[in-house]
Amino acid sequence: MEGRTESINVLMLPWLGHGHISPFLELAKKLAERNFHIFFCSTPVNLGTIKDQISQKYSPSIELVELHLPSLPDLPPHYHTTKGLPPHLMPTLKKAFEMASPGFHKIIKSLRPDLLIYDFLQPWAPALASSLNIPGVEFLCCSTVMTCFVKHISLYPGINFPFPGIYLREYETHKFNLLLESSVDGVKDADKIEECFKQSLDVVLVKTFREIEAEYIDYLSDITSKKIVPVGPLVQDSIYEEERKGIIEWLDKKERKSTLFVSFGTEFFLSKEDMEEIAYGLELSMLNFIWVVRFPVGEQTSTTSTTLEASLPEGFLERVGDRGMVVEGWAPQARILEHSSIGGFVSHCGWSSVMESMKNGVPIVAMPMHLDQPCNARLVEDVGVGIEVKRDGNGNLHREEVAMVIQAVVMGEKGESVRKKAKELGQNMINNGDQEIDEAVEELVKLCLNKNCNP
Ligand SMILES: C[C@@H]1O[C@H](OP(=O)(O)OP(=O)(O)OC[C@H]2O[C@@H](n3ccc(=O)[nH]c3=O)[C@H](O)[C@@H]2O)[C@H](O)[C@H](O)[C@H]1O
Repeated sequence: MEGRTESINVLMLPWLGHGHISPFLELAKKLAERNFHIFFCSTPVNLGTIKDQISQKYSPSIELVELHLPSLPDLPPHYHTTKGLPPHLMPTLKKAFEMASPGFHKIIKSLRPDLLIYDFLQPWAPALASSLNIPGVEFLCCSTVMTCFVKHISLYPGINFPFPGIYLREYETHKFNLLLESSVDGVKDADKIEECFKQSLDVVLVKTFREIEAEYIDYLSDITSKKIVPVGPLVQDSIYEEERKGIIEWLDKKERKSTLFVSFGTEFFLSKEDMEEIAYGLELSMLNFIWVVRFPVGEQTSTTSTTLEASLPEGFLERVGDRGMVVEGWAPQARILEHSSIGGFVSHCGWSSVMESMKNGVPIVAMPMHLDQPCNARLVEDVGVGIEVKRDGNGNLHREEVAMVIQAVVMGEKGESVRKKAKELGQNMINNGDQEIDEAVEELVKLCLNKNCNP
Protein backbone atom coordinates (compact mmCIF):
# COMPACT_ATOMS: atom_id res chain seq x y z
CA MET A 1 0.00 0.00 0.00
CA GLU A 2 3.05 2.20 0.25
CA GLY A 3 2.89 5.31 -1.96
CA ARG A 4 -0.83 4.94 -2.63
CA THR A 5 -1.57 7.77 -5.03
CA GLU A 6 -5.35 8.05 -5.13
CA SER A 7 -7.07 9.18 -1.93
CA ILE A 8 -9.79 7.12 -0.26
CA ASN A 9 -13.00 9.02 0.43
CA VAL A 10 -14.38 8.41 3.92
CA LEU A 11 -17.70 9.57 5.35
CA MET A 12 -17.62 9.85 9.17
CA LEU A 13 -20.70 9.85 11.40
CA PRO A 14 -19.88 10.19 15.13
CA TRP A 15 -22.52 10.19 17.88
CA LEU A 16 -23.56 13.71 18.88
CA GLY A 17 -21.40 13.92 22.03
CA HIS A 18 -18.21 16.00 22.28
CA GLY A 19 -16.49 12.93 23.78
CA HIS A 20 -17.16 11.30 20.37
CA ILE A 21 -16.84 14.27 18.01
CA SER A 22 -13.35 15.04 19.33
CA PRO A 23 -11.89 11.50 18.85
CA PHE A 24 -13.49 11.21 15.39
CA LEU A 25 -11.92 14.56 14.43
CA GLU A 26 -8.51 13.39 15.67
CA LEU A 27 -8.90 10.18 13.63
CA ALA A 28 -9.92 12.29 10.62
CA LYS A 29 -6.72 14.33 10.97
CA LYS A 30 -4.54 11.20 11.16
CA LEU A 31 -6.24 9.76 8.05
CA ALA A 32 -6.05 13.08 6.19
CA GLU A 33 -2.28 13.01 6.77
CA ARG A 34 -2.29 9.61 5.04
CA ASN A 35 -4.04 10.51 1.80
CA PHE A 36 -7.66 10.03 2.86
CA HIS A 37 -10.37 12.58 2.11
CA ILE A 38 -12.83 12.92 5.00
CA PHE A 39 -16.47 14.06 4.92
CA PHE A 40 -17.19 14.79 8.60
CA CYS A 41 -20.93 14.64 9.22
CA SER A 42 -22.67 16.07 12.30
CA THR A 43 -25.22 18.66 13.39
CA PRO A 44 -24.50 22.36 12.74
CA VAL A 45 -24.02 23.05 16.48
CA ASN A 46 -21.39 20.29 16.73
CA LEU A 47 -19.64 21.34 13.52
CA GLY A 48 -19.58 24.89 14.87
CA THR A 49 -17.49 23.82 17.83
CA ILE A 50 -14.84 22.05 15.73
CA LYS A 51 -14.54 24.17 12.58
CA ASP A 52 -11.80 26.33 14.12
CA GLN A 53 -9.80 23.17 14.91
CA ILE A 54 -9.57 22.30 11.21
CA SER A 55 -6.54 24.37 10.39
CA GLN A 56 -5.23 25.29 6.97
CA LYS A 57 -3.24 22.05 7.06
CA TYR A 58 -6.41 19.92 7.06
CA SER A 59 -9.07 22.07 5.42
CA PRO A 60 -8.62 20.64 1.90
CA SER A 61 -8.85 17.05 3.18
CA ILE A 62 -11.55 17.38 5.83
CA GLU A 63 -14.93 18.69 4.69
CA LEU A 64 -17.77 19.40 7.13
CA VAL A 65 -21.19 18.03 6.14
CA GLU A 66 -24.30 19.22 8.00
CA LEU A 67 -26.80 16.67 9.25
CA HIS A 68 -30.11 18.35 10.14
CA LEU A 69 -32.18 16.80 12.90
CA PRO A 70 -35.97 17.26 12.83
CA SER A 71 -37.08 20.10 15.08
CA LEU A 72 -38.80 18.44 18.03
CA PRO A 73 -40.53 20.28 20.86
CA ASP A 74 -38.02 20.87 23.73
CA LEU A 75 -35.13 20.20 21.34
CA PRO A 76 -34.13 23.47 19.64
CA PRO A 77 -31.01 23.36 17.37
CA HIS A 78 -28.59 24.39 20.16
CA TYR A 79 -29.59 21.17 21.92
CA HIS A 80 -28.53 19.01 18.91
CA THR A 81 -25.46 17.97 20.93
CA THR A 82 -24.88 16.32 24.29
CA LYS A 83 -22.65 19.22 25.34
CA GLY A 84 -24.63 21.06 27.99
CA LEU A 85 -27.81 19.08 27.20
CA PRO A 86 -30.14 18.81 30.22
CA PRO A 87 -29.99 15.06 31.09
CA HIS A 88 -33.76 14.57 30.78
CA LEU A 89 -33.52 15.49 27.07
CA MET A 90 -31.01 12.75 26.17
CA PRO A 91 -33.78 10.30 25.04
CA THR A 92 -35.26 13.09 22.86
CA LEU A 93 -31.87 13.75 21.27
CA LYS A 94 -31.42 10.03 20.56
CA LYS A 95 -34.89 9.94 18.97
CA ALA A 96 -34.13 13.02 16.83
CA PHE A 97 -30.88 11.36 15.67
CA GLU A 98 -32.84 8.27 14.59
CA MET A 99 -35.27 10.51 12.67
CA ALA A 100 -32.31 12.05 10.80
CA SER A 101 -31.54 8.78 8.99
CA PRO A 102 -33.42 9.79 5.79
CA GLY A 103 -31.30 12.95 5.68
CA PHE A 104 -28.19 10.85 6.16
CA HIS A 105 -29.34 8.53 3.35
CA LYS A 106 -29.43 11.53 0.97
CA ILE A 107 -25.91 12.53 2.09
CA ILE A 108 -24.32 9.12 1.60
CA LYS A 109 -26.10 8.60 -1.74
CA SER A 110 -24.80 11.90 -3.09
CA LEU A 111 -21.25 11.54 -1.73
CA ARG A 112 -20.81 7.82 -2.56
CA PRO A 113 -17.74 7.51 -0.30
CA ASP A 114 -15.39 4.52 -0.49
CA LEU A 115 -15.88 3.85 3.22
CA LEU A 116 -18.20 4.82 6.10
CA ILE A 117 -16.73 5.11 9.61
CA TYR A 118 -19.56 5.25 12.13
CA ASP A 119 -20.19 5.22 15.91
CA PHE A 120 -21.83 2.94 18.44
CA LEU A 121 -25.50 4.02 18.45
CA GLN A 122 -26.77 4.23 14.87
CA PRO A 123 -27.14 0.79 13.16
CA TRP A 124 -29.14 2.45 10.37
CA ALA A 125 -25.93 4.12 9.10
CA PRO A 126 -23.98 0.96 8.15
CA ALA A 127 -27.24 -0.58 6.89
CA LEU A 128 -27.76 2.35 4.48
CA ALA A 129 -24.09 2.13 3.42
CA SER A 130 -24.36 -1.59 2.81
CA SER A 131 -27.47 -1.07 0.64
CA LEU A 132 -25.24 1.07 -1.57
CA ASN A 133 -22.39 -1.49 -1.44
CA ILE A 134 -20.29 0.88 0.65
CA PRO A 135 -18.31 -0.87 3.43
CA GLY A 136 -18.91 0.39 6.96
CA VAL A 137 -16.43 0.20 9.85
CA GLU A 138 -17.28 1.05 13.45
CA PHE A 139 -14.96 3.32 15.48
CA LEU A 140 -15.40 2.95 19.26
CA CYS A 141 -14.37 6.03 21.29
CA CYS A 142 -14.85 4.41 24.66
CA SER A 143 -12.34 2.07 26.31
CA THR A 144 -11.89 -1.45 24.94
CA VAL A 145 -12.08 -2.76 28.50
CA MET A 146 -15.67 -1.45 28.69
CA THR A 147 -16.62 -2.94 25.31
CA CYS A 148 -15.03 -6.21 26.42
CA PHE A 149 -16.85 -6.17 29.75
CA VAL A 150 -20.28 -5.58 28.17
CA LYS A 151 -19.69 -8.14 25.41
CA HIS A 152 -18.53 -10.77 27.93
CA ILE A 153 -21.64 -10.28 30.08
CA SER A 154 -23.95 -10.63 27.09
CA LEU A 155 -22.16 -13.75 25.79
CA TYR A 156 -21.39 -15.49 29.09
CA PRO A 157 -23.96 -14.41 31.71
CA GLY A 158 -22.99 -15.53 35.22
CA ILE A 159 -19.37 -16.29 34.25
CA ASN A 160 -16.75 -14.09 35.93
CA PHE A 161 -15.02 -11.59 33.69
CA PRO A 162 -11.55 -13.14 33.13
CA PHE A 163 -9.69 -10.00 34.27
CA PRO A 164 -10.02 -9.71 38.09
CA GLY A 165 -8.87 -6.08 38.14
CA ILE A 166 -12.01 -5.05 36.26
CA TYR A 167 -15.32 -5.29 38.13
CA LEU A 168 -18.30 -3.19 39.23
CA ARG A 169 -18.86 -2.16 42.83
CA GLU A 170 -22.23 -3.03 44.37
CA TYR A 171 -23.56 0.50 44.08
CA GLU A 172 -22.46 0.71 40.41
CA THR A 173 -24.30 -2.43 39.34
CA HIS A 174 -27.72 -0.80 39.51
CA LYS A 175 -26.70 2.12 37.25
CA PHE A 176 -24.99 -0.34 34.88
CA ASN A 177 -28.16 -2.45 34.56
CA LEU A 178 -30.19 0.70 33.91
CA LEU A 179 -27.66 1.56 31.18
CA LEU A 180 -28.21 -1.85 29.57
CA GLU A 181 -32.00 -1.39 29.77
CA SER A 182 -32.10 2.19 28.47
CA SER A 183 -34.17 2.45 25.30
CA VAL A 184 -35.79 4.88 22.86
CA ASP A 185 -39.20 4.04 21.37
CA GLY A 186 -38.92 0.52 22.75
CA VAL A 187 -35.54 -0.20 21.10
CA LYS A 188 -32.81 -0.83 23.69
CA ASP A 189 -29.53 1.11 23.32
CA ALA A 190 -27.77 -2.18 24.08
CA ASP A 191 -29.36 -3.78 21.01
CA LYS A 192 -28.30 -0.85 18.81
CA ILE A 193 -24.77 -1.09 20.20
CA GLU A 194 -24.72 -4.83 19.49
CA GLU A 195 -26.05 -4.29 15.95
CA CYS A 196 -23.50 -1.56 15.22
CA PHE A 197 -20.71 -3.89 16.28
CA LYS A 198 -22.09 -6.77 14.22
CA GLN A 199 -22.46 -4.68 11.04
CA SER A 200 -18.86 -3.50 11.11
CA LEU A 201 -17.06 -5.09 8.18
CA ASP A 202 -14.24 -7.47 9.30
CA VAL A 203 -12.63 -4.90 11.65
CA VAL A 204 -13.65 -2.60 14.51
CA LEU A 205 -11.46 0.45 15.20
CA VAL A 206 -10.83 1.28 18.87
CA LYS A 207 -9.36 4.40 20.46
CA THR A 208 -6.57 2.85 22.49
CA PHE A 209 -3.09 1.33 22.33
CA ARG A 210 -1.69 -2.06 23.20
CA GLU A 211 0.55 -0.98 26.10
CA ILE A 212 -2.53 -0.49 28.31
CA GLU A 213 -5.26 -2.60 26.65
CA ALA A 214 -3.60 -5.46 24.73
CA GLU A 215 -5.33 -8.16 26.79
CA TYR A 216 -8.77 -6.61 26.18
CA ILE A 217 -8.11 -6.08 22.46
CA ASP A 218 -7.10 -9.74 22.11
CA TYR A 219 -9.95 -11.08 24.27
CA LEU A 220 -12.54 -9.05 22.32
CA SER A 221 -11.15 -10.38 19.03
CA ASP A 222 -11.30 -13.91 20.47
CA ILE A 223 -14.95 -13.74 21.62
CA THR A 224 -16.25 -11.96 18.52
CA SER A 225 -15.69 -12.47 14.78
CA LYS A 226 -14.04 -9.07 14.41
CA LYS A 227 -10.43 -7.99 14.20
CA ILE A 228 -10.12 -5.31 16.90
CA VAL A 229 -7.75 -2.64 15.53
CA PRO A 230 -6.32 0.06 17.87
CA VAL A 231 -5.80 3.50 16.30
CA GLY A 232 -3.79 4.90 19.23
CA PRO A 233 -4.75 7.39 21.98
CA LEU A 234 -5.64 10.19 19.50
CA VAL A 235 -4.85 12.87 22.05
CA GLN A 236 -5.85 16.28 20.69
CA ASP A 237 -3.18 18.98 20.27
CA SER A 238 -3.69 21.81 22.73
CA ILE A 239 -4.87 25.03 21.14
CA TYR A 240 -4.29 28.55 22.42
CA GLU A 241 -7.61 30.15 23.42
CA GLU A 242 -7.21 33.89 23.92
CA GLU A 243 -10.36 34.10 26.02
CA ARG A 244 -8.98 31.52 28.48
CA LYS A 245 -5.48 32.95 28.82
CA GLY A 246 -6.28 34.06 32.38
CA ILE A 247 -6.35 30.41 33.42
CA ILE A 248 -2.87 29.75 32.04
CA GLU A 249 -1.55 32.97 33.61
CA TRP A 250 -2.97 31.82 36.97
CA LEU A 251 -1.26 28.42 36.58
CA ASP A 252 2.03 30.13 35.61
CA LYS A 253 2.17 31.50 39.16
CA LYS A 254 1.89 28.05 40.78
CA GLU A 255 4.80 25.81 41.69
CA ARG A 256 5.65 22.80 39.59
CA LYS A 257 3.25 19.86 40.11
CA SER A 258 1.52 21.70 42.97
CA THR A 259 -1.92 22.06 41.43
CA LEU A 260 -4.90 19.77 40.77
CA PHE A 261 -7.06 19.93 37.66
CA VAL A 262 -10.65 18.90 38.45
CA SER A 263 -13.10 18.19 35.61
CA PHE A 264 -15.93 15.72 34.87
CA GLY A 265 -16.28 15.84 31.09
CA THR A 266 -18.75 17.49 28.77
CA GLU A 267 -21.95 15.57 29.56
CA PHE A 268 -22.10 15.04 33.30
CA PHE A 269 -23.48 17.35 35.98
CA LEU A 270 -22.47 16.74 39.60
CA SER A 271 -25.17 16.11 42.19
CA LYS A 272 -25.42 18.69 45.00
CA GLU A 273 -24.11 16.10 47.46
CA ASP A 274 -21.05 15.20 45.32
CA MET A 275 -20.38 18.89 44.68
CA GLU A 276 -20.29 19.56 48.42
CA GLU A 277 -18.03 16.62 49.31
CA ILE A 278 -15.63 17.45 46.45
CA ALA A 279 -15.49 21.10 47.53
CA TYR A 280 -14.73 20.24 51.17
CA GLY A 281 -12.28 17.55 50.02
CA LEU A 282 -10.38 20.12 47.93
CA GLU A 283 -10.40 22.51 50.89
CA LEU A 284 -9.14 19.85 53.31
CA SER A 285 -6.39 18.76 50.88
CA MET A 286 -4.76 22.19 51.20
CA LEU A 287 -3.62 21.90 47.57
CA ASN A 288 -4.00 24.39 44.72
CA PHE A 289 -6.77 23.45 42.32
CA ILE A 290 -8.58 24.56 39.18
CA TRP A 291 -12.11 23.12 39.06
CA VAL A 292 -14.43 23.17 36.02
CA VAL A 293 -18.03 23.32 37.22
CA ARG A 294 -20.80 22.79 34.67
CA PHE A 295 -24.55 23.30 34.57
CA PRO A 296 -27.03 22.23 31.88
CA VAL A 297 -27.38 24.91 29.18
CA GLY A 298 -30.17 27.25 30.20
CA GLU A 299 -29.30 26.91 33.89
CA GLN A 300 -25.94 28.58 33.50
CA THR A 301 -25.39 31.79 35.30
CA SER A 302 -25.37 35.07 33.47
CA THR A 303 -22.69 36.02 36.01
CA THR A 304 -20.63 33.86 38.35
CA SER A 305 -22.73 35.13 41.24
CA THR A 306 -25.91 33.00 41.24
CA THR A 307 -25.95 29.24 40.41
CA LEU A 308 -22.20 28.80 40.84
CA GLU A 309 -21.93 30.26 44.33
CA ALA A 310 -25.26 28.75 45.35
CA SER A 311 -23.93 25.31 44.40
CA LEU A 312 -20.71 25.67 46.46
CA PRO A 313 -20.50 25.51 50.26
CA GLU A 314 -21.00 28.89 51.89
CA GLY A 315 -17.76 30.87 52.12
CA PHE A 316 -15.86 28.21 50.13
CA LEU A 317 -14.44 30.60 47.54
CA GLU A 318 -13.37 33.08 50.22
CA ARG A 319 -11.68 30.40 52.34
CA VAL A 320 -9.66 28.88 49.50
CA GLY A 321 -8.71 32.30 48.13
CA ASP A 322 -6.03 32.22 45.44
CA ARG A 323 -5.30 28.56 46.17
CA GLY A 324 -8.29 27.65 44.06
CA MET A 325 -9.96 28.72 40.84
CA VAL A 326 -13.49 27.64 39.90
CA VAL A 327 -14.22 27.93 36.16
CA GLU A 328 -17.79 27.71 34.93
CA GLY A 329 -18.63 25.65 31.85
CA TRP A 330 -15.46 24.99 29.89
CA ALA A 331 -11.66 25.09 30.29
CA PRO A 332 -8.80 24.35 27.84
CA GLN A 333 -8.22 20.87 29.29
CA ALA A 334 -5.49 19.79 26.88
CA ARG A 335 -3.49 22.96 27.61
CA ILE A 336 -4.02 22.69 31.35
CA LEU A 337 -2.91 19.03 31.52
CA GLU A 338 0.35 19.87 29.75
CA HIS A 339 1.10 22.75 32.18
CA SER A 340 4.08 22.11 34.49
CA SER A 341 2.14 23.20 37.61
CA ILE A 342 -0.35 20.32 37.27
CA GLY A 343 0.41 17.43 39.64
CA GLY A 344 -2.86 15.50 39.49
CA PHE A 345 -6.19 15.21 37.61
CA VAL A 346 -9.43 14.62 39.52
CA SER A 347 -11.35 13.01 36.68
CA HIS A 348 -14.60 11.14 35.99
CA CYS A 349 -12.42 8.94 33.76
CA GLY A 350 -14.15 9.73 30.48
CA TRP A 351 -11.98 7.93 27.96
CA SER A 352 -10.51 10.98 26.21
CA SER A 353 -9.64 12.53 29.59
CA VAL A 354 -7.88 9.31 30.62
CA MET A 355 -5.84 9.30 27.37
CA GLU A 356 -4.94 12.97 27.75
CA SER A 357 -3.85 12.55 31.38
CA MET A 358 -1.74 9.51 30.48
CA LYS A 359 0.00 11.24 27.57
CA ASN A 360 0.88 14.22 29.78
CA GLY A 361 2.17 11.93 32.54
CA VAL A 362 -0.39 13.36 35.00
CA PRO A 363 -1.52 10.87 37.68
CA ILE A 364 -5.29 10.47 38.06
CA VAL A 365 -7.54 10.84 41.12
CA ALA A 366 -10.26 8.60 39.67
CA MET A 367 -13.84 9.60 40.48
CA PRO A 368 -16.04 7.67 38.02
CA MET A 369 -19.71 8.68 37.71
CA HIS A 370 -21.48 6.40 35.20
CA LEU A 371 -21.33 4.73 31.73
CA ASP A 372 -17.85 3.34 30.97
CA GLN A 373 -16.20 5.39 33.69
CA PRO A 374 -16.19 2.74 36.48
CA CYS A 375 -14.44 0.26 34.14
CA ASN A 376 -12.05 3.02 33.05
CA ALA A 377 -11.27 3.87 36.70
CA ARG A 378 -10.51 0.20 37.49
CA LEU A 379 -8.20 0.12 34.43
CA VAL A 380 -6.43 3.32 35.57
CA GLU A 381 -5.67 1.65 38.93
CA ASP A 382 -4.77 -1.67 37.23
CA VAL A 383 -2.28 0.08 34.91
CA GLY A 384 -0.97 1.91 37.99
CA VAL A 385 -1.37 5.55 36.90
CA GLY A 386 -4.02 6.58 39.39
CA ILE A 387 -5.87 5.92 42.62
CA GLU A 388 -9.66 5.79 42.89
CA VAL A 389 -11.67 7.73 45.44
CA LYS A 390 -13.81 5.00 47.06
CA ARG A 391 -17.47 5.80 47.77
CA ASP A 392 -19.29 4.26 50.74
CA GLY A 393 -21.63 1.26 50.35
CA ASN A 394 -24.47 3.56 49.29
CA GLY A 395 -22.33 5.20 46.63
CA ASN A 396 -21.78 8.44 48.57
CA LEU A 397 -18.56 10.45 48.45
CA HIS A 398 -16.89 11.61 51.66
CA ARG A 399 -14.68 14.68 51.89
CA GLU A 400 -12.05 12.95 54.05
CA GLU A 401 -11.56 10.19 51.45
CA VAL A 402 -11.46 12.80 48.66
CA ALA A 403 -8.75 14.79 50.49
CA MET A 404 -6.76 11.68 51.44
CA VAL A 405 -6.59 10.32 47.86
CA ILE A 406 -5.79 13.75 46.41
CA GLN A 407 -2.84 14.20 48.79
CA ALA A 408 -1.61 10.64 48.17
CA VAL A 409 -1.65 11.02 44.38
CA VAL A 410 -0.07 14.48 44.24
CA MET A 411 2.59 14.21 46.91
CA GLY A 412 2.10 11.28 49.29
CA GLU A 413 4.33 8.23 49.67
CA LYS A 414 1.42 5.97 48.61
CA GLY A 415 1.27 7.79 45.29
CA GLU A 416 4.98 7.70 44.54
CA SER A 417 4.75 4.61 42.31
CA VAL A 418 1.67 6.09 40.60
CA ARG A 419 3.47 9.33 39.78
CA LYS A 420 6.47 7.35 38.49
CA LYS A 421 4.32 5.03 36.32
CA ALA A 422 2.30 7.98 34.96
CA LYS A 423 5.51 9.73 33.89
CA GLU A 424 6.94 6.56 32.32
CA LEU A 425 3.73 5.75 30.41
CA GLY A 426 3.45 9.31 29.12
CA GLN A 427 6.99 9.14 27.81
CA ASN A 428 6.31 5.80 26.10
CA MET A 429 3.21 7.25 24.42
CA ILE A 430 5.23 10.11 23.03
CA ASN A 431 8.04 7.78 21.87
CA ASN A 432 5.58 5.35 20.20
CA GLY A 433 4.10 8.12 18.09
CA ASP A 434 1.65 6.90 15.44
CA GLN A 435 2.54 3.21 15.44
CA GLU A 436 -1.07 2.02 15.78
CA ILE A 437 -2.64 4.37 13.24
CA ASP A 438 -0.26 3.23 10.49
CA GLU A 439 -1.25 -0.39 11.09
CA ALA A 440 -4.95 0.61 11.16
CA VAL A 441 -4.59 2.41 7.82
CA GLU A 442 -3.17 -0.78 6.32
CA GLU A 443 -6.31 -2.60 7.46
CA LEU A 444 -8.65 0.05 6.01
CA VAL A 445 -6.86 0.13 2.66
CA LYS A 446 -6.92 -3.69 2.53
CA LEU A 447 -10.63 -3.61 3.29
CA CYS A 448 -11.24 -1.18 0.46
CA LEU A 449 -9.13 -3.16 -1.98
CA ASN A 450 -11.07 -6.32 -1.13
CA LYS A 451 -14.38 -4.53 -1.46
CA ASN A 452 -13.43 -2.98 -4.79
CA CYS A 453 -13.19 0.43 -3.21
CA ASN A 454 -11.51 2.98 -5.35
CA PRO A 455 -8.14 2.99 -3.45
C1 LIG B 1 -16.12 8.75 25.08
C2 LIG B 1 -17.20 8.89 26.14
O1 LIG B 1 -17.91 10.11 25.95
C3 LIG B 1 -18.30 10.88 27.06
O2 LIG B 1 -17.24 11.78 27.19
P1 LIG B 1 -17.02 13.03 28.19
O3 LIG B 1 -17.20 14.32 27.48
O4 LIG B 1 -17.81 12.85 29.41
O5 LIG B 1 -15.51 12.81 28.62
P2 LIG B 1 -14.21 12.56 27.79
O6 LIG B 1 -14.25 11.27 27.04
O7 LIG B 1 -13.13 12.71 28.80
O8 LIG B 1 -14.13 13.74 26.69
C4 LIG B 1 -14.10 15.10 27.09
C5 LIG B 1 -13.29 15.87 26.07
O9 LIG B 1 -13.64 17.24 26.17
C6 LIG B 1 -12.49 18.03 26.52
N1 LIG B 1 -12.90 19.02 27.53
C7 LIG B 1 -13.84 18.70 28.46
C8 LIG B 1 -14.24 19.66 29.39
C9 LIG B 1 -13.64 20.95 29.36
O10 LIG B 1 -13.93 21.84 30.17
N2 LIG B 1 -12.70 21.21 28.41
C10 LIG B 1 -12.31 20.27 27.50
O11 LIG B 1 -11.44 20.53 26.68
C11 LIG B 1 -11.48 17.05 27.09
O12 LIG B 1 -10.16 17.50 26.84
C12 LIG B 1 -11.80 15.76 26.34
O13 LIG B 1 -11.09 15.73 25.11
C13 LIG B 1 -18.64 9.97 28.28
O14 LIG B 1 -18.51 10.65 29.47
C14 LIG B 1 -17.80 8.72 28.41
O15 LIG B 1 -17.40 8.43 29.76
C15 LIG B 1 -16.63 8.78 27.52
O16 LIG B 1 -15.81 7.61 27.65
